[in-house]
Amino acid sequence: MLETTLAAIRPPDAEAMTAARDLQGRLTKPAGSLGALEELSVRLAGLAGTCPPPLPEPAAVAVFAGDHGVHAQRVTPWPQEVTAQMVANFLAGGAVVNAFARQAGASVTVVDVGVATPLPTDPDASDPDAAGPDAEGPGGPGAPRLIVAKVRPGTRDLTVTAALTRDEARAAVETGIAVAGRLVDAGAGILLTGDMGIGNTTPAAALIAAFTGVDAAEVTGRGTGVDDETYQHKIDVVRAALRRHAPDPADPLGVLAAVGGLEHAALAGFVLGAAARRVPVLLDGVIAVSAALAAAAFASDAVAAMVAGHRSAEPGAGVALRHLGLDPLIDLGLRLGEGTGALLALPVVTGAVRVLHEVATFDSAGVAEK
Ligand SMILES: Cc1cc2ncn([C@H]3O[C@H](COP(=O)(O)O)[C@@H](O)[C@H]3O)c2cc1C
Ligand SMILES: O=C(O)c1cccnc1
Repeated sequence: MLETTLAAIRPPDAEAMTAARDLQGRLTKPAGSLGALEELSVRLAGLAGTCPPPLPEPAAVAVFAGDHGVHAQRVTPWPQEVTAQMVANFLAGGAVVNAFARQAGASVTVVDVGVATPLPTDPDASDPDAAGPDAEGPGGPGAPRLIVAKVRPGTRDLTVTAALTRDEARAAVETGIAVAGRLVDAGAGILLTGDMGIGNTTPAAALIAAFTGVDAAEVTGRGTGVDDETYQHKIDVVRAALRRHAPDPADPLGVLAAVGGLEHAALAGFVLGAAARRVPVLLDGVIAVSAALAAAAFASDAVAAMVAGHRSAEPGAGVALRHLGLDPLIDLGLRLGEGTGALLALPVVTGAVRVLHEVATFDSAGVAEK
């Protein structure tokens, strides 16, 4: 499934991009006055292969959840059980991602790709084919849904051994591809990335260092908010992992297996799945952009499907976005994850496309040009 997905990822359509640029120049506004939204609308036309591109509706956020063996190295002050407890909170609708999803009119699908603590799961929810914005979850229509696709209960400690085998990393990537495919099949016009996994900013930093070559100290952040001593230790942990595994950035599956996480690998697949279906994928914070680097290493044309929702306060996020050549839409100092920054950026993306659908041209409105 990975290989067929990669083979389906194509460059953007130059003709549709030219048409969108031309249309932007004829709309009743000074040229360039919508700033970054104009280039975004051109990129989305190129992705869709048509001008105007479809409105990015409905929106579907997938929150991939997993645990981390590196938790044993005390890189985060939070107990590992919080991952499973937050999954329960997502399903009950009580997390920040739920509040923002309700505001944005987006569906929430939680994917257990590797939570270590057992979850009280609905057996009916364990089928990835059950995912879809219009499928009815246990809480009724519109309620968050759970997909159980657990590859293993958490990764191994990457300071001791590879976090995952290549087969496990591939299984997680393919889960992400499958979830993207099911959400698009069910009608989603845009996919949003979300993550939950106590300790997951440590593998995110290691992935960013591995793919960009930037030093561990520059890409490692404080995550949920570690103290100075833990922060120094966290940098050492990332550096030690890179030294031990010497991951090859040209081998994204190998990098994900050595120093990644199950949610990072699944998110890489989710991005690839969106790109293969030519549907935009709105990236959230540092975990999402670390996974996006892996997706770009698998298929450089996948970048055409990516929209950077925001710039996380984690330093690695800015490094990764620069490497991908993406400018974040908003920069609010968020450092939560879950998909929250992507959801806040969603109206900006919709606005960029809506302009091409609804705004009159100088000709049609009889407005004089300069
Ligand atoms: C209550 C709570 C809710 C969260 N929602 C997202 N995260 C975020 O913080 C975690 C990563 O930070 P670190 O690497 O420092 O552990 C991830 O679970 C991420 O999704 C949360 C963290 C907590 C504690
Ligand atoms: O940028 C993020 O997504 C992030 C930052 C800190 C902790 N968890 C997630």
